[in-house]
Amino acid sequence: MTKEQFVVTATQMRQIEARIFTAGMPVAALMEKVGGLICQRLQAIISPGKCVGILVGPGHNGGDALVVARELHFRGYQVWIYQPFSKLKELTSQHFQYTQSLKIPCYQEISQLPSYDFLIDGLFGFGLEREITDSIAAAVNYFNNKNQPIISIDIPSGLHTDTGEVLGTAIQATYTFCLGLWKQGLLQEQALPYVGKAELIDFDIPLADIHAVIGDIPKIKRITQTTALSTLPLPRPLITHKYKQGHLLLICGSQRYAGGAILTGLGARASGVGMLSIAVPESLKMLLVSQLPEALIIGCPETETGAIASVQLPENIDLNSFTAIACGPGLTKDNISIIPEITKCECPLILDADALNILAQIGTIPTLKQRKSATVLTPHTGEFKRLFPNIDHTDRIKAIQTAAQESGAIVLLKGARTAISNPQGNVWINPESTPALARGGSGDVLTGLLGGLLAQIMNKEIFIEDIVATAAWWHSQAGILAAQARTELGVDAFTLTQYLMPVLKK
Ligand SMILES: NC(=O)C1=CN([C@@H]2O[C@H](COP(=O)(O)OP(=O)(O)OC[C@H]3O[C@@H](n4cnc5c(N)ncnc54)[C@H](O)[C@@H]3O)[C@@H](O)[C@H]2O)[C@@H](O)CC1
Ligand SMILES: Nc1ncnc2c1ncn2[C@@H]1O[C@H](COP(=O)(O)OP(=O)(O)O)[C@@H](O)[C@H]1O
Ligand SMILES: [K+]
Repeated sequence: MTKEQFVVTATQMRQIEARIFTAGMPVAALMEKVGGLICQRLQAIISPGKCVGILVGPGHNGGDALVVARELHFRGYQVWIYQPFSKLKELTSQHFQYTQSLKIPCYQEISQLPSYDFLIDGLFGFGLEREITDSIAAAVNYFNNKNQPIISIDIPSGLHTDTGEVLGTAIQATYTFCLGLWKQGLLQEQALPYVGKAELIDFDIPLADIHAVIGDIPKIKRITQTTALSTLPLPRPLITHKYKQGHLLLICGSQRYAGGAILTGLGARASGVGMLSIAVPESLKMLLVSQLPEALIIGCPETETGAIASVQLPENIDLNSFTAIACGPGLTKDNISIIPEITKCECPLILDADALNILAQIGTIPTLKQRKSATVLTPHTGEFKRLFPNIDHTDRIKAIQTAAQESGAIVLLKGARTAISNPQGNVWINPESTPALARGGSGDVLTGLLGGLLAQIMNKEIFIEDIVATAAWWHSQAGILAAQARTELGVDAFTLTQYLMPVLKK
């Protein structure tokens, strides 16, 4: 595993840090090293001579900031310090004293502060233990309103290190330099407006210390390009045939939502799945054939309202003929009987969109535990709340862990920071995406893509959860690539499907 994959809580980081110090690394030496690394990165961002304000807190986050202040001062930047605290930790206090002997200007009142080009936020790191209040809260709000770039050390001050919640108020950073290991809070959706562009400053924490604290197999992992690409493209033997490369059945679409079926089909197409079958209401059959000529389109009997009345498969085929089934996009809730039928299948099953809404309506979540094969639920926040009304979703990571455990399913919670949990509580977080994807139909593309990938992994030594994570990564990378080429406004769901292949070619 690479350092980029690990995710830690404040408690775990403290334990890892304690091991390093106990082993003999002097605290001051580590702070010096970290400060130096931060400084190197800053010099790449801030041109020489610029004016840099440094916000210094009472703990070691403030200590880091003071090392940075001293180094930038010697490198020719115009530096000032804002340090409003009466009591500093010992090491922080020593660094502060030295900056004062260097005559670096220091202020305690925001009304006295000079102007600046950049701000370094070293108020609080993972030691924040309660809400920011009073004059410090006022200062944080003052700096946020200045609209000058802010670089946060470790985590934007005011964010809860684990949940990403705002404790009182928080710095809205332009960049966050996370120290050593990714803090869980930075990967939580609610932290997003505060984090800016986040990067990891690796200060060489020994792997043995990380594993000693978080275990051999970490509970929470960040999805990276390396992990995703390790399962992509799915390797194909030279001698094979279409049915050996997976057979996916999509059950989707209605007269009301015909496009959902097409988009799901196009997502599946990009996965390279060997054989694609799509069950749609009979009246949609020709439309689907014209859009996806390679797929076997199964026209099903319809309800009066144009939804699938029952999944009628061709002769000699039943639900167990497929290596994966994905059901839901564009389905409508007109025929709820379809879901209990489908969940009986013995292959991996993805339930999305209206399949989830039906599941919530008929209360069949507990029955999923009896399924012989994996179930993947892919709700967005609204669907999640309907499915699991009793789960508090303030901490999305905890929420999906509970949901996965309760349902026995793999739960992929969609959003700006899509997160996945399996029933054992192992979590994968997709750390990069684009709001360009917040658009009707882009979830349908994900369902098709995921279905196609899942269908192909039988007899391969790939865990289902890893391929679910890969699908989330691939989908959002396609969105990012499409947004780069076409702006954030140019990523309609059909266009998104066109950018899936280029992600892999890149
Ligand atoms: N993880 C590591 O191994 C390293 C951590 N370092 C830095 O150390 C930081 C953690 O240092 P600390 O544990 O000293 O914690 P912090 O610097 O985050 O802050 C803790 C201090 O703030 C006070 N405090 C907490 N909440 C407050 C509030 N709402 N209002 C006012 N005061 C409040 C506490 O009483 C304590 O004095 C990291 O974030 C990082 O910047 C680096 O120095 C080097 C290596
Ligand atoms: N703000 C955002 N940033 C990044 N990705 C987003 C954002 N909002 C939505 N997405 C992604 O877009 C997709 C939307 O899916 P969904 O809500 O099911 O839409 P639909 O049902 O219209 O297809 C999901 O993959 C989700 O993760
Ligand atoms: K900070």
